[in-house]
Amino acid sequence: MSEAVLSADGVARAERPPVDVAVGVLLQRDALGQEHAFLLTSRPPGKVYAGYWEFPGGKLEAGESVHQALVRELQEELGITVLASQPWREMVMDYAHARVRLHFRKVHDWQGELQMREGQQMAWEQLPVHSGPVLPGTIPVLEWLAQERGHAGPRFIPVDPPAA
Ligand SMILES: Nc1nc2c([nH]c(=O)n2[C@@H]2O[C@H](COP(=O)(O)OP(=O)(O)OP(=O)(O)O)[C@@H](O)[C@H]2O)c(=O)[nH]1
Repeated sequence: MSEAVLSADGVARAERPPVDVAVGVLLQRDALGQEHAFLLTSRPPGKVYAGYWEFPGGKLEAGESVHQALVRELQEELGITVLASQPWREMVMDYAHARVRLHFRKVHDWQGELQMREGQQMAWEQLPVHSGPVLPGTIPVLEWLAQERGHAGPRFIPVDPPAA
């Protein structure tokens, strides 16, 4: 059975092999131990969708597991050491620039202070997300978080795209 593919822009394109991407959902817990704020970062200047907000991560390199790629990417981008990550959701997203298979992993345990090493911005967010605009591939994740949390309101506050 072929896997479901979400389109980022509503354009139907010929099938392409997806590129695997490791994505970390870093979570803080509240006083009762419940998952609370989650980390969003803006895409760095010079990258496709620069200035859009996403969960940190990046493409797998040859021979890497998703966890290994996540550890490497979050060290490179944020200067932290991920100590453990749990597989959560997967989704294929089709963009004009690429088709990607996003492997989302929850991260509760890391070491080090967050540093924005690629000129990006960061925000600890809750629903509805105020940073924006959010990347198309981020919207389903906010939906899953809303479902897990029983959040009924808007998932994010719409923000105009950055000037080109
Ligand atoms: N990091 C990240 N990428 C995402 C998310 N959602 C989503 O659709 N993507 C897509 O997944 C791909 C990730 O590639 P990237 O450019 O961030 O990865 P990278 O750091 O390895 O890039 P590089 O090739 O410039 O080194 C992009 O096409 C991006 O649009 C997300 O939440 N986080």
